[in-house]
Amino acid sequence: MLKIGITGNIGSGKTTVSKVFELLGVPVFYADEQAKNVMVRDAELIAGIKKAFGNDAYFEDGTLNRKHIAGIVFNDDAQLAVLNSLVHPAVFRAFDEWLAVQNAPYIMKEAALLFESGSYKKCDRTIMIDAPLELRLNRVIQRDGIPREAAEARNAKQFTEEKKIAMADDLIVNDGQQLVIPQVLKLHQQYLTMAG
Ligand SMILES: CC(C)(COP(=O)(O)OP(=O)(O)OC[C@H]1O[C@@H](n2cnc3c(N)ncnc32)[C@H](O)[C@@H]1O)[C@@H](O)C(=O)NCCC(=O)NCCS
Ligand SMILES: Nc1ncnc2c1ncn2[C@@H]1O[C@H](COP(=O)(O)OP(=O)(O)OP(=O)(O)O)[C@@H](O)[C@H]1O
Repeated sequence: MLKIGITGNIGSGKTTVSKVFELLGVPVFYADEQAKNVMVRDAELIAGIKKAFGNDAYFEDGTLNRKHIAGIVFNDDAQLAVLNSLVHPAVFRAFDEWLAVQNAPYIMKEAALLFESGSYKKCDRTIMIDAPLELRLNRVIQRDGIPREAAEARNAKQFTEEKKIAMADDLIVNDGQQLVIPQVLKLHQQYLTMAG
């Protein structure tokens, strides 16, 4: 089964574009969403997060205190590295389990940190979603109601767009000008042909 990794920096439209592939029948693993899942389900991981970020990392009902953790890690590279080293292996395991039960010509893995985490190495091809910084920041500010500085801080923790474009095999431009669906259809045909 062909494995396609799809990524893009914050607010690029990874999730939106991946939903279009899903409409075409392509199974999509959403790594960012799965990270949220394992962080409230995996007992060993929960213990590790509490040890690293304090009991305040979780509310009393067991839900994740995202603001608390975000406030720490996006202002401290060493703490972000700790969080990544705890969460990413658990997400990789969840992906392997998911992959084992898929049955389709090709599947996709949607991940913000596809290149940073090294998980692109397990993909046959990769797609980068590109959009201008201002547009990406505005999308995130609107979607999440966060201050511009918070969106900028996260963006700064990711590889640059230029670097990711150079690393990716394929490109989708989601700049609000070029139509996205024709770009998706073209790649979909290409991947179906590759998958045989
Ligand atoms: C810090 C947390 C709790 C903040 O939660 P919040 O709901 O505010 O953000 P959410 O998870 O929806 O992420 C939104 C966007 O922030 C950026 N982002 C998230 N985690 C990271 C990270 N570790 N490094 C750089 N950017 C990140 C991405 O662009 C992502 O798409 C959460 O992002 C988290 O647990 N991150 C660590 C796990 C992870 O690396 N997830 C992303 C890839 S698997
Ligand atoms: N082509 C588009 N036209 C209009 N709105 C869009 C378009 N693409 C994305 N958006 C909007 O921009 C916001 C960010 O998109 P999306 O959540 O898909 O990005 P993402 O790359 O997954 O973001 P993040 O890295 O923060 O998880 C969403 O509110 C989405 O609806």
